[in-house]
Amino acid sequence: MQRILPCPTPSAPPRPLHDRLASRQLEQRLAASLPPHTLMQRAGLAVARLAMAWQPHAQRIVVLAGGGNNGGDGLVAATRLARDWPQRDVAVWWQGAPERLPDDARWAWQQARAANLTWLQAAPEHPPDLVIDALLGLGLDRPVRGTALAALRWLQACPAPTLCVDLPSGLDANTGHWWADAPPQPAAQRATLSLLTLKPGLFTGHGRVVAGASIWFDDLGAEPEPGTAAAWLVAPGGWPDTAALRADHASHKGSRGDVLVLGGALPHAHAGIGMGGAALLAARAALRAGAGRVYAALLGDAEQVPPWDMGQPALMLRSATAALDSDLPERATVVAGCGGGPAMATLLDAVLARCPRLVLDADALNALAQRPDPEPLAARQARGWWTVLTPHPLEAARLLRTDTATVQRDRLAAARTLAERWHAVVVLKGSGSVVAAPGLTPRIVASGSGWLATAGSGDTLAGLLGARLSTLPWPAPPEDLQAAVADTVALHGTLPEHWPHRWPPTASDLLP
Ligand SMILES: NC(=O)C1=CN([C@@H]2O[C@H](COP(=O)(O)OP(=O)(O)OC[C@H]3O[C@@H](n4cnc5c(N)ncnc54)[C@H](OP(=O)(O)O)[C@@H]3O)[C@@H](O)[C@H]2O)[C@@H](O)CC1
Ligand SMILES: Nc1ncnc2c1ncn2[C@@H]1O[C@H](COP(=O)(O)OP(=O)(O)O)[C@@H](O)[C@H]1O
Repeated sequence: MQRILPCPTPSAPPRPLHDRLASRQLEQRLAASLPPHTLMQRAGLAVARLAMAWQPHAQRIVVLAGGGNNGGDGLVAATRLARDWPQRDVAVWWQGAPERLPDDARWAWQQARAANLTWLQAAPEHPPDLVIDALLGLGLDRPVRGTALAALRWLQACPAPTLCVDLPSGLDANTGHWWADAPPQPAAQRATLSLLTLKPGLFTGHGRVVAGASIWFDDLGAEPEPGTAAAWLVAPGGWPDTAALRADHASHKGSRGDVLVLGGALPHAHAGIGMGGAALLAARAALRAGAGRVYAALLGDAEQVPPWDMGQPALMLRSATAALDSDLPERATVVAGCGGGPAMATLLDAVLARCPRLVLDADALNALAQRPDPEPLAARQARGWWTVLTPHPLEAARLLRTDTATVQRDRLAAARTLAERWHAVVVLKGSGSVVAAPGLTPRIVASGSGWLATAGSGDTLAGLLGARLSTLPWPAPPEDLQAAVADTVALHGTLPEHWPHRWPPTASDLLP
């Protein structure tokens, strides 16, 4: 058994995530090679052990078990707890029907009937010391109804520490969609033990909210075959290797990569509304992340451009017109769109045609969404040029001509479709950012938290991506580009953790 989150080894290689179908195929293959019920026995024992390791002082334990194999795992855990920790009071609230039990779960139920367990007919009157949630697992693929919904509501409201078996009940294994009409409640005192495989839904969509602060994994002895993963889980990254940077005595500012941030509409250019700060945030982030020279080109008249950035005088400011009159678009990694406003639409063609290394964010994405033809991006892909799109769910919905709810309903699918349609590496931002690239298995980034939900934190990410791409060896195979982007998103997700205060950071606090 291993702890996945909080991640004990930040530089660990990506882990495979398996969807419902692949998990079931693996389960069948493994079960066929073992004596009957071995897998469920292993699963239940793992649950019981983790429960006692996590909440060693829990005396009154309630196991909420459903009528499928997830409930079977819970029943085995209850049986083991009553047998191996006899001083505990273990009660089972079972939602199954004996005549409809699958084979493994029937065996588990028979064992449990013979054990020293209390059988509850309704929700316990008082919260126990520990709840084991084995109501619904991998099998859930439709809205929760009936008695299961009532039990799920109790579970969501129960203040007791809760250990979820395989998946939190109500969560879709493939997508992280929440299938119950009762809103999912975040809980610090919740943990999940994923069995056999790690599932994508634990790490994106509602997964991080409902799975709790710690996620554990027991493979039960399974070895998935290569090529069966629906996605890869990227561990939270660390700061780029600054020691190597220092040891590179032959480096100079020109060898550390140039970044041009193109955006930040000045009030004159955008109906009296200034958004220059977004471009400065991106540019400061690029500089702090190690880019050798960073230029911020703002949208508006040259005389409106401030002479310097007082917060970061090392930035070189200019107008967008001046930047486009130079060789910067060809030479630098270009981050376009942050705070750009509608004026970005007039620059998009030039940017797509001239910038070999390109990150499109915010208003550049909105401008892109207004044109149905992805041909310029296909041409970029054919030339081996890099295009990275960083939409949040609403921008993704505009690019896909759908709505935000549809994007969020299946974030992996949305990111994959965007990557294929727009011939680009796509970062679908939000909880469990998905990094998809044409023809490659997507990556899900496990870092990040609600502390990033603040205006400007996406601009910071765009700047970090600019810095990362400016030093990535050119040309790079698509796998390397996708990995570099995912690692940068993972690094961005860890930034709030370095903030020393109890109140959340603003976007400009994210970088020291
Ligand atoms: N076999 C083994 O060795 C291993 C099994 N493992 C374990 O098996 C789990 C998967 O088991 P599973 O396939 O039986 O699905 P599961 O999550 O229990 O759901 C089915 C039950 O839920 C019910 N139900 C479904 N939807 C519902 C709804 N919307 N609203 C209400 N009820 C609904 C459904 O009812 P029915 O459709 O029959 O009316 C049925 O009773 C997996 O998560 C892992 O824990 C692993 O540990 C590996 C080893
Ligand atoms: N709840 C959350 N969990 C993890 N990451 C989040 C969360 N909310 C926001 N983020 C991250 O913060 C950033 C916000 O980007 P965006 O919405 O574009 O902000 P802005 O446009 O204001 O800069 C993205 O990287 C996103 O993934």
